[in-house]
Amino acid sequence: MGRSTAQDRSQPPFSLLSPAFVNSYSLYTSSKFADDNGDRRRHIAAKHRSRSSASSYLRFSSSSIHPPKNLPSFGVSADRKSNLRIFSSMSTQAPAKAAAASFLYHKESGILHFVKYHGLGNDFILVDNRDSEEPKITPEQAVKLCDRNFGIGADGVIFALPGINGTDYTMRIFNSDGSEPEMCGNGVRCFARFIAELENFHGNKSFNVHTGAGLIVPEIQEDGKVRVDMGQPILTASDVPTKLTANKDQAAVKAKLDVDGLIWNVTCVSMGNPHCVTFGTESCNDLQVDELNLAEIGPKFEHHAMFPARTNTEFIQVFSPSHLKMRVWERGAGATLACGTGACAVVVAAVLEGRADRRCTVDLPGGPLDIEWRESDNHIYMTGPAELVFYGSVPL
Ligand SMILES: N[C@@H](CCC[C@H](N)C(=O)O)C(=O)O
Repeated sequence: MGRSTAQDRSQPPFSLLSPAFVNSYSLYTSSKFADDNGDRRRHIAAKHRSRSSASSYLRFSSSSIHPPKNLPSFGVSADRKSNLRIFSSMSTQAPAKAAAASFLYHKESGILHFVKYHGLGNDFILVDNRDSEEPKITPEQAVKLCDRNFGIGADGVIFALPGINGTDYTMRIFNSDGSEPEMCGNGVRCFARFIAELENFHGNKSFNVHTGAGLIVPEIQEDGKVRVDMGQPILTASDVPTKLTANKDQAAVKAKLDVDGLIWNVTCVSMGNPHCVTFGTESCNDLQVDELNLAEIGPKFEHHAMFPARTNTEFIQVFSPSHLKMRVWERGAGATLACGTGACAVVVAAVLEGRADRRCTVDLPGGPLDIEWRESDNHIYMTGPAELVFYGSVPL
């Protein structure tokens, strides 16, 4: 666990704060403690590479506000004369639900309040955007905030906006490269937990969420996991989109994709966002996914001429008809520890290729997801965790 120190912070936000603001807050630095995973490789150039990152953030000094239970923090507190004291702490208090929301309701210009969540290590900066139809930050700002060395560090930024067309909420997301995908499976589970935090919902709860992939319905279960109705997969090749020739009805199933002279068998599925799923090459049908050099081959799939909107790519090893292992190279984010839409696309591809049942456990580097492609309604249901990591604020 990489702790940050006061010296690590290259750009502390202190100078941006008025004395009155400092008087009523404590300043903390939080370590991005999920970053030490050596398995994680980023598409973004080496200068963006993950080791550990520190994000400065502000927390109410009021005793009614606490960071999440056991949230490690190392920080700086300011007394009334703005004398800074350095300390380290491990909080043992659970956050008060209402207090968490009030933290996010606080508004100062030039400061973005956020909550960091992850779904199986696929991590996101969640922004309360319910008071505006436009995201509070630009794609360029999202790129900076997602940077694991110079920013907060995340695979994307997710905005909770007002619902449209009769839905409860709208979810939008920027990838860490600033592009805007239609949908994010792990993100929508985090989104559901974020909404519950903001609205002080408890127990079982479901919402209708408008996304670029249409209506998505997450449901928070009693055990805290989130089950999501991810809607129907899109298989028509031109709609995925892929330029590969459709070979099964209108879909590209086990189609040949030439990547630098090596022929891969791929099945193309859209979950609102495009996915290319492969179980191996022409000559090797049983992938050992741990042996793949994702950073080398991932970008070749992502930017392949057969994928006009780029693509996410899932590399799959089959353990049994109900147990698959997956590594993913995400469009706009590189190698991530998990991809929810990807896991859904994988089960669809596995069923279409006759390799798996409609209900599977998909093991991702960050942990397992339960996926069901239900025959009765053609919908895909994804169940998995979403966890709060920390609360924070950054100067924009
Ligand atoms: N990690 C996400 C997918 C995020 C979007 C993706 N990078 C894209 O550009 O389509 C998930 O859990 O689904």
